[in-house]
Amino acid sequence: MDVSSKLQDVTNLFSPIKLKEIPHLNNLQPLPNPLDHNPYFHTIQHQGFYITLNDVVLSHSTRFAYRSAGPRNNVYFKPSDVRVAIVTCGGLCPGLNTVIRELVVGLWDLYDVRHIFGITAGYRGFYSTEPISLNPNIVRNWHNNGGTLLQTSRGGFDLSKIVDAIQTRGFNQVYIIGGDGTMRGAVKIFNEIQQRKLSVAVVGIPKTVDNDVGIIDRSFGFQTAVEMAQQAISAAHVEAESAVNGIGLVKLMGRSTGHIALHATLSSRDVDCCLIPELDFYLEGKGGLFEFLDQRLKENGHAVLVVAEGAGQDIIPRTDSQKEERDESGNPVFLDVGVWLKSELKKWWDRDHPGELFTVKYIDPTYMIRAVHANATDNLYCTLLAHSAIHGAMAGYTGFVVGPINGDYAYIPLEDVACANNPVNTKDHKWSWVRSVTNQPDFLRS
Ligand SMILES: Nc1ncnc2c1ncn2[C@@H]1O[C@H](COP(=O)(O)OP(=O)(O)O)[C@@H](O)[C@H]1O
Ligand SMILES: O=P(O)(O)OC[C@H]1O[C@](O)(COP(=O)(O)O)[C@@H](O)[C@@H]1O
Ligand SMILES: [Mg+2]
Repeated sequence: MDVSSKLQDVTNLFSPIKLKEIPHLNNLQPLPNPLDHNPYFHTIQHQGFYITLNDVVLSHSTRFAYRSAGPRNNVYFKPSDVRVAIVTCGGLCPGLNTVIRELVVGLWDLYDVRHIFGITAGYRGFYSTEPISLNPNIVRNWHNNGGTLLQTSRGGFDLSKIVDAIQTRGFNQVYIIGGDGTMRGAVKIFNEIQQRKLSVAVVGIPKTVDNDVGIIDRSFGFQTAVEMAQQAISAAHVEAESAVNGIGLVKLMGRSTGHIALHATLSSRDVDCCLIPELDFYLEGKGGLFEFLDQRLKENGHAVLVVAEGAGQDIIPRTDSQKEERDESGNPVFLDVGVWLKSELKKWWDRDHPGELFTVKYIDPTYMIRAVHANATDNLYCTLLAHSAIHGAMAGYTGFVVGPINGDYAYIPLEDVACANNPVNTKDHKWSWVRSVTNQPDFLRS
């Protein structure tokens, strides 16, 4: 590195960190925070309890500061005037019901909010079904259930119908729980609400089992999914080890990111090779997957292969119509990389090792890793997310997403989260760690 680029690096290190401000419903009047008189969550003589404008969270990755999440000195909504809508959109994720439960119980117990409604079946529910009234008694045990008891769906995003419904039903706090697609929709809803000059707080709570939402540390439910994936990997290992030249092949969720596959591989230690969408691989020839597996079978007699569902999509042959296929939200529909790999592995073995015993056991746990209730860590995370969201909305903030950054909860502009993705960084030490655990090659063609 030359002197000037070294200087540049040092300058970058000390360059002023800018604050990412989030919109505020300034036209509303400040009121004392009802938490002052809350018998349980009370704050009397607790100096420093309330978050002030000096409290920020620094992000190393974006090099921005964000407003700290938590209760403020003032609220900008009179509790009796608050009308809440809660909606869940997109695919399932462990912890959805916990977030809903904690929103309802938190709004009710902390801020005395009594008009809380669930929008059913995703964005389309705003205009196609009646909202359901929620209270702590109804949601009491929801955290013990997988999925979302409000139901969810893909597609059905009709901006004007959604905002019309928010307006006509008088909702003034809208909590939107969803992934990258949902957040892009939430930005449009927020902009339209601003355009119509409505005093409505729009709050995003990031959800995705794939962990593909950027800026935040990780998304809720992800750790539960990694834990569930262990059962599939362990079964694949047992099957592979008990066969002559046995291969256990496990496909895990991860549309555009390989976080689940990566973390499941690292925690399992039974995995010989992990394939993710962020890294190309090839099958035949020097340095290819078959050569690697051949070697591993010679050394160990078996091998376990974990593949993220979005991996290898460029090399699986497909028809033009398959290339165009999209789900209702516009996400590409993938071909089954596991089925394809299994068939290619068999062809390879029959060709190169005719007459020798060989077994591939393919395990695809699909929805089993996400259609479960959250584990303890994710449940706690969901609670903190919900409470942080409530405090932010009551404090008059809008157009924000709540999430942890370096472990501290922050309010991040909705728009920033909607356009930030979170691919696996294959240049950092975590991926090197995967390679050192599996000893797999980089699949770089020389
Ligand atoms: N660019 C977009 N603009 C508006 N709405 C969107 C956009 N992308 C997705 N949506 C809507 O967000 C919801 C969830 O999106 P989806 O991609 O299925 O799941 P996720 O939010 O979990 O990524 C769907 O109702 C979909 O129509
Ligand atoms: O529920 P569907 O429509 O079958 O979608 C399955 C997809 O959902 C995911 O769990 C991700 O969902 P989100 O984008 O909604 O977070 C992927 O891992 C998987 O490919
Ligand atoms: Mg998504």
